[in-house]
Amino acid sequence: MRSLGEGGCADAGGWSLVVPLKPLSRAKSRLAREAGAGPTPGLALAFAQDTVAAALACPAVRDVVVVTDDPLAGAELGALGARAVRDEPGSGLNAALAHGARVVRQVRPGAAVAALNADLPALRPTELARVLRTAARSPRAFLADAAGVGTTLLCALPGTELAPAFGALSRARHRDSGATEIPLADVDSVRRDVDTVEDLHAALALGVGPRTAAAAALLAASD
Ligand SMILES: Nc1nc2c(ncn2[C@@H]2O[C@H](COP(=O)(O)OP(=O)(O)OP(=O)(O)O)[C@@H](O)[C@H]2O)c(=O)[nH]1
Ligand SMILES: C=C(OP(=O)(O)O)C(=O)O
Repeated sequence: MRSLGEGGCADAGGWSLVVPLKPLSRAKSRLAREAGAGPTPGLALAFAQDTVAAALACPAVRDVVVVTDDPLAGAELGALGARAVRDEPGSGLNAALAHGARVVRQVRPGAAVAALNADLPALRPTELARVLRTAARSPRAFLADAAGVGTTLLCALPGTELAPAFGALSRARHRDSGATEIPLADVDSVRRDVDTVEDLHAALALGVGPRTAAAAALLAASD
């Protein structure tokens, strides 16, 4: 039985991660515009696959629920071992995350749940484990993104609502909502989300998963 590690909680079953993914045809629009490559569904899927594969390889993670309306993404991430659940149409990112957390807790009311961005292609299981161990010391905790304005991970122990407030300036929004900011250094792979070409170069410098490496090479070749 996997445990939550130090600062554990009633349910020592490990963390259930909720990963949101909008339809691939609409994903990573900022990156696509900058790259002048048009929609980049293959890159968005590769990011999500490498993120989910690394999360499932983390010993502190019990399971991953992907909330998506995209059938291809659902199938591909399901093939990695995630559970795919449909989005509530037109609900938006935070509603999707709250929906995923409800799905988890309908089955396991004592679950520790965490929202994880789907665009962390350099994610290291060891760094994610360190962040989750620290998160378990607070009822609700979050990790700021590399830019220092957003959020890549929001965690809630059993009995605590996830209350996601992702979106613009979400670091401040999560802090203002009472969540504890996780101050860890040397967990760059958990902070490195990819929304722009510059972000992608930074992730490549960290070292990305195999699917992102292949998709990024294709993008570079099309330049
Ligand atoms: N399931 C679900 N996921 C969403 C929704 N809106 C955004 N997301 C996901 O939440 C994360 C952050 O969303 P955004 O920054 O808006 O989208 P993005 O594809 O990362 O980037 P842009 O298109 O450049 O904004 C991404 O993983 C999205 O796929 C939604 O309504 N439902
Ligand atoms: C949704 C967020 O990030 P981004 O828009 O960069 O994906 C966020 O940081 O809350």
